[in-house]
Amino acid sequence: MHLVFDHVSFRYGRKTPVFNELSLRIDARATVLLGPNGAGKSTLMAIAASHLTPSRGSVTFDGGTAKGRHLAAYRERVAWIPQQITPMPGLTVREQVAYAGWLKGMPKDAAWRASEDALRRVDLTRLAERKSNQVSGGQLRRMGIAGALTHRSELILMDEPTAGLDPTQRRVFRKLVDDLADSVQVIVSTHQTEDLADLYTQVAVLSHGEISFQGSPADFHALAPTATDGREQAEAAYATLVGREI
Ligand SMILES: Nc1ncnc2c1ncn2[C@@H]1O[C@H](COP(=O)(O)OP(=O)(O)OP(=O)(O)O)[C@@H](O)[C@H]1O
Repeated sequence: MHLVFDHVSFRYGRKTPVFNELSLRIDARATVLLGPNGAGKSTLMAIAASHLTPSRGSVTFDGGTAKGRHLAAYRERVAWIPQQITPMPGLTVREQVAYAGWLKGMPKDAAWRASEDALRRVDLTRLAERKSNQVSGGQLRRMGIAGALTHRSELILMDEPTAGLDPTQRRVFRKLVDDLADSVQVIVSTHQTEDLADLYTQVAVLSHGEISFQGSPADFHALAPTATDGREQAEAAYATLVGREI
């Protein structure tokens, strides 16, 4: 499966362009999209989710375009977990998860049935009957992932899923991404090199709206000065690419 950005240009209103003819192909099971604040990660994820439309160029998933009459089919396959998940007033966690499946065209009872397994996979079963506006930020993001699993997305885009989480929750998330990558393609954006962990098979670095690196974690680490290792190595490689922006 591959997600392709082909000469994508985008700007917010009349502001300076965020992307000017950006091209990128992502076909690894688990990819981390690294970049400093303001590099354009969220914008790129929102374009991949077809939530934002490029002014020029195209986005395709396995050849299917995110445009016109193909849009609904594209959205069935590609799920987006934005930084802020909005709880729906009055709905329980399970209802909101099932609703996500229904929104993507599943029959109500099938979505309801699938939501049970999805909640189990993200370890939220015990909170299934709680109102979705009464759970934590990390739990909300897991609920968003459960929604994506309910309708069997093939690609899950997660925008800064570990932002604002404590170290324990961050570990829970990395484990979750690791498990997910066995069955779906995953792209995670972050500005934290510690999120690189060993579970990603591809690294892409976005800097000033351009891809400054794409390759394996080993190639990425090799950018670091030779004296560094472990987590420091990822940080040093990142610093080499984006310099003082960290
Ligand atoms: N709604 C918006 N209207 C105008 N400009 C925006 C909007 N959202 C983002 N931008 C600008 O677009 C650029 C890219 O922002 P984006 O949020 O995609 O970056 P990011 O890499 O996700 O940053 P962060 O790590 O801080 O979330 C920034 O210069 C930002 O100021």
